[in-house]
Amino acid sequence: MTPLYRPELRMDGVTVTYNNGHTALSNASFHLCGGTLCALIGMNGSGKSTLFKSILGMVRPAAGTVTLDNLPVADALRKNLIAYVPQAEEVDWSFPVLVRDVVMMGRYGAMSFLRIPSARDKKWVEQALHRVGLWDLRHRQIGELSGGQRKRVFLARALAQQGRVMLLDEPFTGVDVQTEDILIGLLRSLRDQGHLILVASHDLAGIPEYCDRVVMINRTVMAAGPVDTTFTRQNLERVFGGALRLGTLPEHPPTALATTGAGADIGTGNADADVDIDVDVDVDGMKIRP
Ligand SMILES: Nc1ncnc2c1ncn2[C@@H]1O[C@H](COP(=O)(O)OP(=O)(O)OP(=O)(O)O)[C@@H](O)[C@H]1O
Repeated sequence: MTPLYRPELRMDGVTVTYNNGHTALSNASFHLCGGTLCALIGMNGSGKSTLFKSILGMVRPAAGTVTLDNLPVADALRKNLIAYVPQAEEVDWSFPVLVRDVVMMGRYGAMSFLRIPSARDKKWVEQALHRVGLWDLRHRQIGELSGGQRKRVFLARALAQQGRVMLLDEPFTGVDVQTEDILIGLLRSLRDQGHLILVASHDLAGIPEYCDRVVMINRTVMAAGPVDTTFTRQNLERVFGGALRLGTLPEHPPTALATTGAGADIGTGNADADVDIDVDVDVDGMKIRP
């Protein structure tokens, strides 16, 4: 049997400064391999979207590199290896386009400039729509969908793209529990097929259940590693900065912060980043106050 291809994503010392002089990420580093479902967590404004944008080539780092399989990430983007599911706010839902056509956009990178879908493109789109349960709504305008259905359209677009790395920005915001379960089930099965899934999320409560690893950021990568050793009270306090009531999370500092093993992640950078705390998360068993 052919071994699964497992992409290897590496961010090394990335600093991003926007035109207004604001440094949103400073010396951020981590390393992730395929077959992983990883949460990217941090407060509002901590740099999660900026980190995604630097992987997607949408911002140019002032320093540092992002590579996939040891090649500059631009190569991987040209080969459509990286799929992106944006935050709902980034999409113009009034744009007159059908669900099916949005999902077909995932195939554009594989088409010629005339963008005439092949039978294979149509097959991927059909499969993706079935996988997210939107086949029956394929002829609907995207503006006529519910919040949960909207999330699923963009997940279907990413599935149709057949990218091996998938970046999802807040995929569970505003979706009901049933939709969240469907999305998590899908992400798990992609992980099991060797994909690398990185999910930016504010929803800390679900992370220990559905993720293998976590990258915690606050203008830099403050901690990264397996969930059971990294998603700890101490690290959450360092990253979120406020008073935490975290139920049964492990007390002791994770060794993963200081050590790396095969396929392990490396968290580095400024732990003293000065960030405006504008988050007030209140989720089952956890309360985080600035
Ligand atoms: N285009 C931009 N120009 C200037 N500053 C920006 C720009 N985009 C983001 N920022 C700033 O960079 C910081 C990081 O923003 P980013 O969107 O990456 O955070 P985030 O963690 O994704 O936040 P949220 O959880 O609210 O989505 C913020 O202080 C933000 O105001």
